Amino acid sequence: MALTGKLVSQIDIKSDGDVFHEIFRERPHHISGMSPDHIQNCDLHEGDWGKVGSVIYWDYTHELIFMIRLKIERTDGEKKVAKEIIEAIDEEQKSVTFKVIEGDLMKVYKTFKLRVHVDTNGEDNLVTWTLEYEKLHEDVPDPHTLMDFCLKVTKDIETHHLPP
Ligand SMILES: CC[C@@H](C)C[C@@H](CC)C(C)C
Repeated sequence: MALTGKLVSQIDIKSDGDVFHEIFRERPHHISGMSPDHIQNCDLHEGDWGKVGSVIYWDYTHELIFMIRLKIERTDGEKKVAKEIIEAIDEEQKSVTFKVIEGDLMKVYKTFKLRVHVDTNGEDNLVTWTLEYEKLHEDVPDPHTLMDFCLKVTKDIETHHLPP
């Protein structure tokens, strides 16, 4: 059973791909205003916004959905924190890579990276989320609920930028 894993999900957004990339690159602290149910806060702890090596700190709410005896259980959102280093920014590729260094994810994963990438083709803006991780032990689940979380935040950011 491999302890390392990788999840990739893609989602089309109708809002501007350059703006979407710029939010994750330069102003992740604006996301809480667009997706308040999921992201409550994002502070800059070290460095400058939009710079590789800067350290940001997220307060987020992540519901856990799990099955008990074939019944879907849904916890209300649990308050979670994540401290991340901006590991890479690729302006050409319009991608940003976040490496989690502290917080709830580090209780069950040895390493955890999130990469958000936007491909713009004409009107189409394809967002690709890549989650790469190493579990601390083998009964740690693959982070499907966190991937759903990233996709929900993506849709909230899209909605925020679409005409009312
Ligand atoms: C670690 C879970 C959240 C805080 C990740 C954020 C992107 C790196 C969120 C805005 C999807």
